Amino acid sequence: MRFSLHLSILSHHELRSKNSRHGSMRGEKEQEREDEGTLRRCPCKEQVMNEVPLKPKYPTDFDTFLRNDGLHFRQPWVFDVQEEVQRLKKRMDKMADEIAELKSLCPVTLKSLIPEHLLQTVKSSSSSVDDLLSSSSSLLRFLLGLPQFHQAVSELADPDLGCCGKSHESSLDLKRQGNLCFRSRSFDDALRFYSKALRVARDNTLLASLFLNRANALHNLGLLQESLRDCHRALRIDPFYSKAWFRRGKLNTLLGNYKDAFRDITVSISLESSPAGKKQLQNELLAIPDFQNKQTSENTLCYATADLPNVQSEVKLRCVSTKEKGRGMVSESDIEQPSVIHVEEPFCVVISKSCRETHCHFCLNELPADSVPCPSCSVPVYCSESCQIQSGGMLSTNEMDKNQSFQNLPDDIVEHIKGVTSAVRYYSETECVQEHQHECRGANWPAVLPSDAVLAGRVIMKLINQGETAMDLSNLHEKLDLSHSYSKMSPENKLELHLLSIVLIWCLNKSCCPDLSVCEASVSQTIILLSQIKVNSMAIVRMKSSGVSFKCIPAGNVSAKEPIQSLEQIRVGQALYKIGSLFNHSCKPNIHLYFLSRGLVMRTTEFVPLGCPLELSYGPEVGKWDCKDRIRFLEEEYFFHCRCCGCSQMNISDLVINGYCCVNSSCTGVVLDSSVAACESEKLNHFLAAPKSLDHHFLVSEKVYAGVSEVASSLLIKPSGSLHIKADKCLKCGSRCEVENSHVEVNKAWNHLRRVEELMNSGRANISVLSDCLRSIAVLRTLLHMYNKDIADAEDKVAQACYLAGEMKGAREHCEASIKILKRLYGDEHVVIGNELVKLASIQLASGDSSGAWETTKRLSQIFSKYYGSHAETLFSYLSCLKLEAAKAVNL
Ligand SMILES: C[S@@+](CC[C@H](N)C(=O)[O-])C[C@H]1O[C@@H](n2cnc3c(N)ncnc32)[C@H](O)[C@@H]1O
Repeated sequence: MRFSLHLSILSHHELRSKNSRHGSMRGEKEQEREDEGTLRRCPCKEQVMNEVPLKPKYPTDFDTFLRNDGLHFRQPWVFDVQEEVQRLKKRMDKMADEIAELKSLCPVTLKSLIPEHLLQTVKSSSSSVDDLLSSSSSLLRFLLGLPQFHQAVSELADPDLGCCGKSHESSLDLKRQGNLCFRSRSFDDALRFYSKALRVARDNTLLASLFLNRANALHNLGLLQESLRDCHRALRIDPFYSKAWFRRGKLNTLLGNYKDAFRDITVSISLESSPAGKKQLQNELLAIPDFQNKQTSENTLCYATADLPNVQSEVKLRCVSTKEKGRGMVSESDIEQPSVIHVEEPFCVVISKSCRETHCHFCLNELPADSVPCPSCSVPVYCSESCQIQSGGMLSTNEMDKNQSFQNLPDDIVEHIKGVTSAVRYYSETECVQEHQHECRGANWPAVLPSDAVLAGRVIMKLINQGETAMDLSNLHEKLDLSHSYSKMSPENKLELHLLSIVLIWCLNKSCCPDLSVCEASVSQTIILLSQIKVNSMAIVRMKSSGVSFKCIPAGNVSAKEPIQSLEQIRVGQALYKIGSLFNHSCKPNIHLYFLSRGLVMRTTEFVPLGCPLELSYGPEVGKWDCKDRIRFLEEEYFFHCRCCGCSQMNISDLVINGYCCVNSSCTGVVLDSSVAACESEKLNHFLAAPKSLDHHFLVSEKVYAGVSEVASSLLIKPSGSLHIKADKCLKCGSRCEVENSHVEVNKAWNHLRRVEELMNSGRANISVLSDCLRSIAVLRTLLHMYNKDIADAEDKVAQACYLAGEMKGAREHCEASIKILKRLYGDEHVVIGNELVKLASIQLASGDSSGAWETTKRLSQIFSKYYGSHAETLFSYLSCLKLEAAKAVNL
């Protein structure tokens, strides 16, 4: 599909620029009043203001200023700012109320209006075509006759009530506040206000000045590339913006792009009207060193994104049909090394609601300081023009005839102007997806409906735009060919999907696609689509490291304020991958997936022989939870009973992860509570009842013995050959143990540990609380099995407390104790162990154990490269930092 170029005519702004070009001082003065960072008439003087630090007469930290009662700062604008902030706050509160009201109308209220017989029809519907058509038709007919339904959905689809429209007044308000902060040299706050103003600004004049103001704030914050990109944006909208050319010239000089700097300032001189200003600019030009020998670096305009890797040619996959899991992927050859087996761009993506302000709405990477807004609505923000076009298909620009406008300048300068101000190249280098365009009409529904529904809306509109589906969506499910579990869903879920489908189809019809039929066919197909999204969509995640310091902290120093370096997973979006959806789940997966921008990468993590299923984890894994918890999770979230090897064969991790220790202190056996015992017993019986093609007693004992001889494994096999798993009895020596009593004591110990955690979080950890921690750990160790995961978690908390109290030896020992248990549960090479080693390495560095840190870093790098290959350092920026610090410490 071709995208449309958004060409705009600069009416008012063009006039101002022309005035300035022909030397009208009036035009310049008007801009002075409006633009911060371009406060001085001559652009050269602006630099003087920026570079000579002003002694502030009032607090430069905007937050402190806002907290102040204002009595000491009687400049008139102080009260202006407070008023503005209050006004804005009120407006935002009102918006939040409106959204809450809309949410409450839809669909909770609607539910209560549906008569009982209709509720029953919907809740008992199966996924057969006739059944769904009939339930959809009845519900649709009922809702269409209901005034409350019309009220709710019309508010969702009405652009005039939208919370995402542009507002010139708000933009001016925000700009003014940005200017105040800029003047008080609070550049961070100025940056924030300008970015907010850009999101709601509608007209090009304002946009260009906001981009330049933000460029000035970024320049002052030392973010030169970002500042350069903003100058470029201002110039793309207004090629006659003398100050933007000047700022670009300054930045290019600083960045060593002297040739560009020379040309930029030359253009700026040609646009400058006053002789004094021209003279100063000419001096600037002369000050550019050696400009003829240096070239421009155009790639500074692009925001770096990682390309998807290639799959090795020898890797061949096949989709097969399986008895228990439906379709699934298998390997068609031996895959010897951990390697990339599949990469894929998503069919559709939607950003997580919690990341709307922090991540690019297209590629889902963290936003840079110079994020760009959608030109038509105030919701999405992008990291670059390329993402903006791919998502919305538009760019704010001005493709005027520059040959005509700059005819007095030499050809190479005109070419330079064209190069800088043209938007064409962004379009040519970008494949257009336009997944946001249909939401871009100022309507509320994408903000109010859950992510599943917004994703479904994107799928429907993509297929319609590609001409792949009819307007009644009758062939929708064939197009995607994904599995679903509608029939297994709870009655409540079925009702929810019906309501959501009707609301979504209605909103799409009213807000962007009037040809889409609101009928039983489209509704029933959307119900199936939503059920497919439930079991096939993937959460796109990013790993984030918390804690940044690798400083040495002297023993006993209680001033370590930052937590230990550790990793946290953030869910940044939700996506559908058509091939990726064919991979089944295993709690003992042999493939690992991660994301580069929106792209999916799958790697094997072990040798995979020909014909072997390739399976990933949908979340639960052996080592993370016990078998019953994994099974419950998968049934609740994905509506299937797991048939993977991790859930059908005995394994040590499932026996000990929640196990208690034997009352007999010389016995290393494990005692299970009734729920774990029931699940493990069923697993065992299932296994024993299986056809005896192999010596499965041998298999059981081998699995159970494997690597953990001290666990009660041997006693699972009685001399007679019968196997028993009973609750409250040691599996090794048969001693009875009151698990219920132990459970009470364990809870008390955890309450202590939680209190310590609270103290830690409030920065009050000290050496005396550590003894409390140690007592709690001792209780856990006497009651729980030595490989119970609770002990690992408690050890981890104690390590953190020791670290914050400056007790580095303790921190290291407890961290190691935690890792030792996790290795038993997950296996030595699991990525979770890599994550834990990050903590250990940072403790070792902080305590000055450089050779230990170096060894740990080597170990964790090996694990990460198995899971992430060469992308490990791209995905975990701290990894190279950690390696560098560790290498420095051992003088490598
Ligand atoms: C993302 S799809 C995987 C592909 C699917 N098997 C198909 O035929 O299209 C997820 C569905 O596959 C099935 N599935 C995946 N892993 C399974 C497992 N370990 N045990 C049983 N069923 C499984 C379930 O029906 C689940 O809802």
